[in-house]
Parts: sequence; structure tokens; C-alpha cells
Amino acid sequence: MNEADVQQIKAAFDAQQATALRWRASAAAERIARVKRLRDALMAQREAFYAAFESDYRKSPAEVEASEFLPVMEEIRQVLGALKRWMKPRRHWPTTTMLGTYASVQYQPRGRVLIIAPWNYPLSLCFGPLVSALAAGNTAIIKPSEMTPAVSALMARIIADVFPADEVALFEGSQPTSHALLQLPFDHIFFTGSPSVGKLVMTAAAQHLASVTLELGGKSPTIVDETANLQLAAETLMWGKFLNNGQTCVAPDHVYVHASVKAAFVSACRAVLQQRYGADAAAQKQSPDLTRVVNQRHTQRLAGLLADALQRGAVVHTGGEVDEAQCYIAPTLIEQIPAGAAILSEEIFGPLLPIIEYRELDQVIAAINAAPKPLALYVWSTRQANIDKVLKQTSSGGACVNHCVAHFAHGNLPFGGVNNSGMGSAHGEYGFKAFSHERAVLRASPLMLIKLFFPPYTSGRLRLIRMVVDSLKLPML
Ligand SMILES: NC(=O)c1ccc[n+]([C@@H]2O[C@H](COP(=O)([O-])OP(=O)(O)OC[C@H]3O[C@@H](n4cnc5c(N)ncnc54)[C@H](O)[C@@H]3O)[C@@H](O)[C@H]2O)c1
Repeated sequence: MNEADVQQIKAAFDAQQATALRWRASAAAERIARVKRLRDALMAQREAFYAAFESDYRKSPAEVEASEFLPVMEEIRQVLGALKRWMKPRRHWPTTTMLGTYASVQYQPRGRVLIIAPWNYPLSLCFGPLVSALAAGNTAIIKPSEMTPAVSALMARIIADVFPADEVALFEGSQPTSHALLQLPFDHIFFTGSPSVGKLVMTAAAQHLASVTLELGGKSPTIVDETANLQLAAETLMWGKFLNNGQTCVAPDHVYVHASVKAAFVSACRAVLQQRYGADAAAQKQSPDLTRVVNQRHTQRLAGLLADALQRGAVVHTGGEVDEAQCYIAPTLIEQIPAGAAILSEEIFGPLLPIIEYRELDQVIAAINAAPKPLALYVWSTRQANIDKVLKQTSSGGACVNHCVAHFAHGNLPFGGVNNSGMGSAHGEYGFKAFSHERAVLRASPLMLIKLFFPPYTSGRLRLIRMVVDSLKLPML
């Protein structure tokens, strides 16, 4: 990245300052108008996006609609319907010592925000957060991933058409562009990507004490117990795993299956794959519904994980075919993976599904708790006691019971990770709040109780303060 590019980034950032101050008091109607302009420009380019996704990694139009347009349109629909309500200051009752005051929480724009996005859902992970940022009244600079160049170029054109650079700007590029942006004192950084880069982003944010939302990844574990509806488990799990060819932050990473149902579960999975993508390896490779791995580097990485597992004695149950030139890896189920295989410790992020047999649920829970906290956790079971046990004794960003991945699409749920899988939440009102500062405002009246706490501290005053402190031992009404 040359000096001129750095100057261009800095100029956009500087220009956004005046806009951010002006937008601090912006009304819901103005913000909605901006979001609508974005929506209309986006929908006008529907066909162009199909072509861009085809060119970047052969993603089918159906998956572009379901996993790129749909989440962005859901964000927009929520903003249009609820922004006025979200923006309203929330009134709060006074606590004992605050009798005689009025309290509220105001939602203020954070100011100038930076959105850095990954390649796996390049449109929805740029424009989804952008909708929340605009709804909350912020200006934004976006840095999409360099790995999906056709989609990034199309998004850059849309942003340049819809917004002047002092409102929203998009800069394409790789690490140097990120680095130049991360030098700037943004008010908030919304980063989606890997935990290792998330740490770099948080370190950079710390230099300016910028707040952060980190939407990270990790190995999302999956459990199919002995009581699970195996057909439902196979249908939903094969969808969540092979959507976008496994390149989904919340994709089931590996599956623990109770030994008593493993054979039946694995053959149900194979039957679902054959019915959806083709009866044999050749037909599956021709399927227009299987997205390709994003590039050759990632295909080699995945082929390496598979080869390492096989070398150590793992067995391919279904799939296993690799064509590096075409960035193709067949939907693959692998069994009998020995401890120490890299596939059991690295985030897979591709169409390989390790199947791990278990006998004791406690051992599965212990294994999950010994690993970094995942972004998602899934359990298929019809025994409530097992479901409760898994949900109570583990931690993860989100979870589904008898399904997977779908919680991402539920606009009323917060979406985010915990520790290694992230911090903060996105989507709907949670996204609006991520991009807002919750400002506490207290308004006093001449009759407020706290006046009795002012000096001089006579013995009578001390007695009164003690009485108030003691009253806090009483239960709240
Ligand atoms: N939690 C979520 O919502 C979510 C969604 C999608 C993907 N992910 C995670 O993202 C990862 C895959 O995406 P990726 O490979 O694009 O992630 P990544 O962390 O490599 O890159 C993400 C973004 O950061 C930039 N970047 C890369 N290296 C950088 C550096 N050293 N300094 C500054 N910026 C840098 C990239 O250009 C890209 O724009 C997986 O771990 C996946 O689980 C999480």
C-alpha cells in the first residue's frame, strides 16, 4: 500500500468527523432513509452479486439469497420497523438513595466506526453490521476481505454510489490496508474474523481505547445422543455443515455421537448427502449446490488436515476426494481419528466432519470445557435431562437444540461469541446497541433524598446515612 492510499484513508476518516458530530442528534427518519438507499442499491445489483459470487467461489444463487441477502434484509426490516423504539431513552425507577431524581439511558451514536470483515460471507458480514452502524447514527469505514475480490469490488461500487466518503467509505485491500486503518482513533471497531487476528485488532484498539465488538471463530462442537431423532439430526447437521461448503463460522466443526447410534447416524448422513448432492462422487463434484473452497491455499490447508488424520489411522466413511486445481473437496465424514490429529485442534472451516464416538456424556462435556469456549454448540437429543445438562455445564456464544446454525438467522437473538470466540453481540436491537453508547442521564430535583448526605456531617446526619445504609439490608420491593 503506497503513501497516496494511506492519505486517502486518512482523508476519509478526517472528513467523517464533522459528519459524525452532525449525526449525533440525527432522527430515526434520516437514519432510515440512509438504510433504505443502501437496500435499494443492493437489490438493484442482485444479479451482479450472483455473478460475483460465482466468480469468487462458485456459490449458488440460492445460497447467495439465503445466506447473504436474507440476513442483510432481515437487519434492514428490523431497523425500519423498530428503530424509533430502540432510540427512545429508557426510563428507570429511582433506587432508594436516588429518590427525587429521574433517570434514563440515552442511546448515542459511538461516532466513527470501522468494520473489518472476513471472506466467508463477504456481503452479509459487511453490510449487516453497516446497517446496524447506520441505524445507530454512525459514520463508517469498511474493509472487506481481499479473498473475495469480485464481491468486494461490487460492494465498493455500491458504497461509492450511495454514500459520500464523509459518510461511508469502503477500502479494499489486505493486511496493509487493515494496518493503516487500525492506526486511526476510531470510536468503535467491529471485527469479524479469526481469533488470532481478533487479538491484533484488540491490541490496536487499546492504543486509542476504542471499544470493540469481536465476532470470532473456533471449533463449534456437536453432540448427537442415544435418544436423538437421527433423521432430523442428519438432515439439519448436513445442511449446517455443508452450507457454503463448511466455510461458516458457526458450522458444526466435529460431532460426538453416542456409540449405540453411530452406525445408524452415519448412514443417515450419507443418505442425505447422496440425495442432496448426487449418488456418487462424480455426481457430487458436478453439483451446482456445493460452493467451492475459497482458494487453493485453503484447499491445501484442508487437504493437509485430511492427510494428517488419515496418516495417523483415521478412516474416511464418505467423501475424501480432493481436487486442488478446482478448489474442490467432497463432503467428507471421517471416523476413528486418533488424539493428536491436527483436525481435532484446528478450526476446520471446510467440508470435513470428524465423527467421534462416545459412551459417557460427562466425558464429552469435559472435552468441550477443556477447549477454548466455542462460538456455537449443538445438541440433538429428545431427553430433556441431557439437553439441560449440556446447556448448563458448558459455555458457548450461542447454542441450538435439534438444529444448528439457524440461531444466526433469528433476528431477535443476540449473535456473538464468548472469550476466544468473541465479545459483544450483533443483529437487530443487539447490533444497534453494539454501535451505540448507552449514556446514563440523571436529572435531579430540589427534593432529592441525596441532599441529606451533604456535609457538614453532624451526628444526626451520620445516623441518617447509617439508617439508609441499613435499609439496604431489606429485600427489594
Ligand atoms: N463470529 C462470526 O460472526 C464470524 C463470521 C465469519 C467468520 N468468522 C471467523 O473468521 C475466520 C475466517 O475468516 P478470515 O480467514 O477472513 O479471517 P481473518 O481473521 O484472516 O481475516 C478477517 C479480516 O481481517 C483482515 N486481516 C487478516 N490478517 C490481518 C492482520 N494481521 N491484521 C489486520 N487485519 C488482518 C483480513 O484482510 C480480513 O478483512 C474464521 O475463524 C471464522 O470462524 C467469524
